[in-house]
Amino acid sequence: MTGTVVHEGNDRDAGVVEEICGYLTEQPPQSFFLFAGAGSGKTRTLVEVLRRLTGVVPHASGGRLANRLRLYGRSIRVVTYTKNAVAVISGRLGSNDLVAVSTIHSFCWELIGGFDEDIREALIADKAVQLEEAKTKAAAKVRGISDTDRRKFAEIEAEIEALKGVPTFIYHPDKDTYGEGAMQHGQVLDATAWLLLNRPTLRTILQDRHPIILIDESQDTMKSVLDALMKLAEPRGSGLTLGLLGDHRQRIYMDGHSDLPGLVPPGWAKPELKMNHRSQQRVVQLINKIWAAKLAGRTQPSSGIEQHHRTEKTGGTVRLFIGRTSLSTPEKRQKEAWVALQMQQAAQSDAWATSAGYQSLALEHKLVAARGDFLNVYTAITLIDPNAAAPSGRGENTGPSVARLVLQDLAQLAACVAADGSVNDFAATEVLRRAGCLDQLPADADQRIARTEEMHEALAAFGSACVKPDATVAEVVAPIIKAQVFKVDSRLLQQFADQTPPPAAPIPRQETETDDARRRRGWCALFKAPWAELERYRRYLAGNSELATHQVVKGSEFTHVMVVMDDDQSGGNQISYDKLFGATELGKRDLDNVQAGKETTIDRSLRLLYVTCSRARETLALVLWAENPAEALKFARNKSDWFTAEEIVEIA
Ligand SMILES: Nc1ncnc2c1ncn2[C@@H]1O[C@H](COP(=O)(O)OP(=O)(O)OP(=O)(O)O)[C@@H](O)[C@H]1O
Repeated sequence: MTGTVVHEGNDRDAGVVEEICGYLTEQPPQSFFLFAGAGSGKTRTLVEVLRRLTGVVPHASGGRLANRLRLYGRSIRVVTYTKNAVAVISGRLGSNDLVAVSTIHSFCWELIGGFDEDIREALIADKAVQLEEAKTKAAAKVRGISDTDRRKFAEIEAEIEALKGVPTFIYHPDKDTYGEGAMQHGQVLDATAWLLLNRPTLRTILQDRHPIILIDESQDTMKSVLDALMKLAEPRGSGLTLGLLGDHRQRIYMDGHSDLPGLVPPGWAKPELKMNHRSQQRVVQLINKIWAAKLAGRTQPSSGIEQHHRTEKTGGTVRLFIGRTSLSTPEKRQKEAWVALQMQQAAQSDAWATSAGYQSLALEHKLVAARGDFLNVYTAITLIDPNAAAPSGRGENTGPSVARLVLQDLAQLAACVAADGSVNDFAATEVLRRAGCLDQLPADADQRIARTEEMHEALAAFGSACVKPDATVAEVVAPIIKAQVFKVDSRLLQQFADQTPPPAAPIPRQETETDDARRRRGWCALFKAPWAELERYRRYLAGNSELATHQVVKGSEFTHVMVVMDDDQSGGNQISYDKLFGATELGKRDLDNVQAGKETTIDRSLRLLYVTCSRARETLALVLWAENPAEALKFARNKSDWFTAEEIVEIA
């Protein structure tokens, strides 16, 4: 085609911004799906497109679009995965009233907040589906419907009844919401999807406010919302144009669609970013090979573009270390320190000489919890609320709202306690004042003094309990609850007052349990857990620990990375690096899934490996603790072309 400029080298992707501007300013505009691999500079591309479409950078058709948007009081909506990404994009764009950037949660709540009747209907419809599914599943059991199943049905029916009585729904995208009508994050997303599909008025409102919606990290965006928006964007000219940015190779949350590229309607444009600006050549080469690998048990297509490294980034060091998973945790830690030493020599980089010099990535939250010494608390919180127990990847998880007292309020109070257990009264009073605990002090002087005394005594007892070695969570919270120092969630109070022993855990794969029973086990475990674990758990939850899981590092980059792969301690069977490296056979479920063309352990593990490896700028150490090291070594040496012979090291 005449006039087409072919870019080479580092400028290979230079035409993509203009290409996307073209799709969005055509009449009618065209939706698109941007294949943007790891380190390809998605954010930069997005911002440059927005600057042209809103007249910040002079652009003929962009300027016309900006005028139209302004004339009708509309704006382009950008939906990002994290609050941090909102800040980055807004910061780079500067003040721009033609673009509204938000997380998907804010976006959804802006749309549906206040429409209480509609929300109620959506939530009830969702519960009705849940109930129907539970009944169908139970009816299909060989032994028929059990008592536990019936209790589960009753639980859902009670939830439906409760919803009918809620007058107003409340929600805050950035923090947990409490009390009657409080909605969970997932509920807001599901309700929005349902309403977009079932309420034409909402569709009209959306199209009228935001005729163009651009979604970053679309591979992990909740599929219900994505499906609803994709439906609204069809056919071309419907009034809504979508732009999906993302990398299906980096899909790690189950919320997203399993094969987004395969679902993109044929009429959509599919621009591509081919560069990897982040990593050295050797790392880019490795991730290309990993993605292209033809492996037994792989069902996901290897669709996607091979990436190019920047012309000046021709180095990089990669090593694969393989050892026995039967070693103890301390032995493994010791060997991992040895691995770092090998990396120091191989890469000639002293960054590997101290643990602060490189980022360690562990596979599972449970593994991190075991290594970080907060497994009891983590396990308990997982039972209380499986969806809120681990860092979210959005970097803003504060744990289940129901456990706020122990996870947040008491953390602040604990910071006022000295090593000898004495409490800094001034700092503690400030904590109580901020939390509103002093608002309700009696007006009567004598009563006021008595109440202050009571709180003071509770704080003193809390301080001494805090520093007692081996103190349990129950021992530390007892004086605080007794004196009602903080306003505490009624569910926590009820669980604390309940003296009955926890129900027995169900036998895996044979028994189910009700949510109530699971939560009760969680609370009992939490009250029994060591108080000292809580602080370590909180740090991890907030993303401030030097240990991170493979999942939460999505979007980040580090100069030196050590990826620790250890199925044995990971718990759960969603991921298996042993299977990926041929060290254990595929299970029956995997073979069935292969037959059915469904996602397998190999697919999930491959994507996770892709994400972790692509975080490294310069050097990358992969440590595989294998069940069968000999097989894993054979795979690495003979059956895959991922590593050269000198890059594969056996851990003796
Ligand atoms: N055009 C460019 N020229 C030079 N460096 C760039 C360019 N685009 C991005 N970079 C740099 O490359 C690195 C990766 O960019 P960025 O994190 O935006 O990629 P990404 O597409 O979001 O990656 P991922 O999906 O892996 O998180 C960053 O350090 C960024 O500063």
